[in-house]
Amino acid sequence: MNFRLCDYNPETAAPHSDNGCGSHTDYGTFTIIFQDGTSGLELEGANAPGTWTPIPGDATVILTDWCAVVPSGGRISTARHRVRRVLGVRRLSAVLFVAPDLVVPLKPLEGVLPVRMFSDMVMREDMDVDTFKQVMGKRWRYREGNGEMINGEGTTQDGEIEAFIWA
Ligand SMILES: O=C(O)CCC(=O)C(=O)O
Ligand SMILES: [Fe+2]
Repeated sequence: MNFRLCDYNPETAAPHSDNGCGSHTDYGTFTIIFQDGTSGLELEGANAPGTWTPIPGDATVILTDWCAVVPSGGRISTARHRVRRVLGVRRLSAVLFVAPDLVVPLKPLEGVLPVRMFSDMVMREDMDVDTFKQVMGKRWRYREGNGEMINGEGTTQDGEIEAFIWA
């Protein structure tokens, strides 16, 4: 379990950017987001990529993540989300990431027949949570607006993550 306090402070990096936290999915089982009443969090429609729904700033939100998708055999999907910033407005959030231990293999639960084929690595039980978490963590600073992309890297890691998980 990890607990992160986020301060979207207008005084810090890139004060003119409206990107608080770029579009992403979280690696763990589920994420609970406690907000300070300031809006900015947005959820992508599960069946409508590119459609973003703003979440009221006083809502507490539970999102499902990759370490739920794989054990469920693909029955649970990831909740893609992002944070928009309003110029000059500070926003605080407290985020609880719940995930399996790092050594746990990321695979469908015993007796669960996947509804979609997973990669060989997943099916061979060759991918543990730690390996997957590292893949997902690579571009975190960029998404937070605190890092530059290295030439040639895309702004999202979607392709790389999908290739790790799905056949
Ligand atoms: O600050 C928020 O509301 C969400 C932050 C987030 O998505 C994350 O840290 O993974
Ligand atoms: Fe997140």
